[in-house]
Amino acid sequence: MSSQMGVAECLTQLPADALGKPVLQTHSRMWVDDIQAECKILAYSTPDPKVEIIAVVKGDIAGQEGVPARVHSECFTGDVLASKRCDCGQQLHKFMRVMNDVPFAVLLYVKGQEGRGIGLTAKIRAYQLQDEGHDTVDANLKLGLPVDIRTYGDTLFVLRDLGIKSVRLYTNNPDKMSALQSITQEVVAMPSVVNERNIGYLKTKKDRLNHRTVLETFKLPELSLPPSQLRIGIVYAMWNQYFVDELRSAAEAELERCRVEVLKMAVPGALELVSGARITLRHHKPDAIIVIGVLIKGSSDLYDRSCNAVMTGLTELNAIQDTPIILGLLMCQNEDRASPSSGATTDEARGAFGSHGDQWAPLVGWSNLLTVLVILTMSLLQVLKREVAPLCTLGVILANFITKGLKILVKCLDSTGTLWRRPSNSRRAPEDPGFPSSHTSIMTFISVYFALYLWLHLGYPFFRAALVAVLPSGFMAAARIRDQDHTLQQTIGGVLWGTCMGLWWALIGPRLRGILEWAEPQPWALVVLCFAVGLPIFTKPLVLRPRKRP
Ligand SMILES: Nc1nc2c(ncn2[C@@H]2O[C@H](COP(=O)(O)OP(=O)(O)OP(=O)(O)O)[C@@H](O)[C@H]2O)c(=O)[nH]1
Repeated sequence: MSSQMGVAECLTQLPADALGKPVLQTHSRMWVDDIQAECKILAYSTPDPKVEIIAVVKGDIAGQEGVPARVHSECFTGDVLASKRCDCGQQLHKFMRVMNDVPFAVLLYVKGQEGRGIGLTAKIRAYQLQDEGHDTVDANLKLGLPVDIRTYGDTLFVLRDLGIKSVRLYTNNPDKMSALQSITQEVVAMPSVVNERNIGYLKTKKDRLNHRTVLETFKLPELSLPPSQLRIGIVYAMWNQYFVDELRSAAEAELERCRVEVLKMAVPGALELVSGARITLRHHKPDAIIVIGVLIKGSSDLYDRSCNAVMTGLTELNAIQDTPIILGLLMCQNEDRASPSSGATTDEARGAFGSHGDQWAPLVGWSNLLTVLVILTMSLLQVLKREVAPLCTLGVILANFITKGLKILVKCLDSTGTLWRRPSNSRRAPEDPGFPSSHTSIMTFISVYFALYLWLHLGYPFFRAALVAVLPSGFMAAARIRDQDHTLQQTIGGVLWGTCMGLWWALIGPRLRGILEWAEPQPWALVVLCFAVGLPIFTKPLVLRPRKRP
């Protein structure tokens, strides 16, 4: 909160209001999260020492017509404690969301009008009577108190003091409407969401206090477009991946059944679901987002905090923008609890890596490449003399770095993103450059390098050697397109770039360590090489993809 001037300077004695009452005003500025803006806060004292009017002003309202405005009476239980007994809290937050959407607006929060003016203690005593079966009107009367002692003359004065020409008044209260009639351009009703605790309160307002309360029961919104024209984003966490995958594939299957276009984005853990959802919203503008994550307590000390952080982040994101975010979060004590709901069993959940699976979690994004590297290195060791394999691996590492550099360069040069932007359905972050496909580049690099040695040094027939180059690169390129991680251009770029690097390393590499001697390869190892590299990549699931235990 930043105070822009000292209290003494801004405390001004204002002229008497229309009713001849002196009013004091003091102001400051502060950022209001729910309104997503820095607002001017003005505090007005009134002739009634109990009543203060706090004006929360967004934008420049002086001289404006039709300023969205709400006069809100203090309700500690509803506004602060979010009690569901009344609709005060929801009305307040609903109006703040209105303020969020418009360039200027004003909220007058009337302190001292607690319990329609009878005060908090009396209101809580009235609650006791309500619990015994009296409605809100009778409860006040039984306590010997008036039903409503609020007046709104001072709020009219404040609106005029703020220089507003006319307001769009958000209320259902007929007293507010008539008190502010002279400045009201239009009255906007505020539907109240009914729950089993506030139904009596809302009905009494409607039936006995003449409020124009509209009862709003929750119903699924009508779809404005046929499902085939909808785009739904799925943002999912890779932590507890086995369980998440079950949930995700079920959601995807259902959306596909409805022919809805699905945009997917993976994030490392549940905490990143919030930023993932925000990025998807910003870059892909979907019609709705489903966030999927599984948080398992196990022995984690951070479980409660993580759950809170994710829920708060997503709830806030939901509140500040119009695209619905549907929470597909599973929070459970242990794996067994996670499994029935997600359709997975505990034993399966341990996955291919048993209890060491968690160590692989950070490597998920690299699993494809690692699969290739491990299998290739092993095959090369079989085929070639042991000292050659490290040279090839060194080349792979070098080529990988060069390719990453090239990607960044292409991203800088191609400002429109035509070349480097990945397909919209890609699991990768939208800003992650995709040209050239590094998986394809590296795979082509290895196979070209290897094929050249077979042909040039070992005298293999050209076509047989070429097959060694073409097959794995082709498999990889096809898999990258199939997985929607790259476009056709990006994989073609990968093949061309990998070929260049393979040729270069075949010339340069041996010079680094002198001319290498090549052993006679074992023919079976060549066959294993081609199929072991190609098939796992092409046939889902990626066999070495880690499965995470909590
Ligand atoms: N006496 C009494 N007051 C209540 C009860 N529940 C809520 N209130 C008070 O009712 C008042 C509601 O005021 P507002 O939020 O301005 O709403 P409203 O007068 O219903 O008018 P609009 O919301 O503008 O339509 C607040 O002062 C609450 O403290 C209750 O059970 N008994």
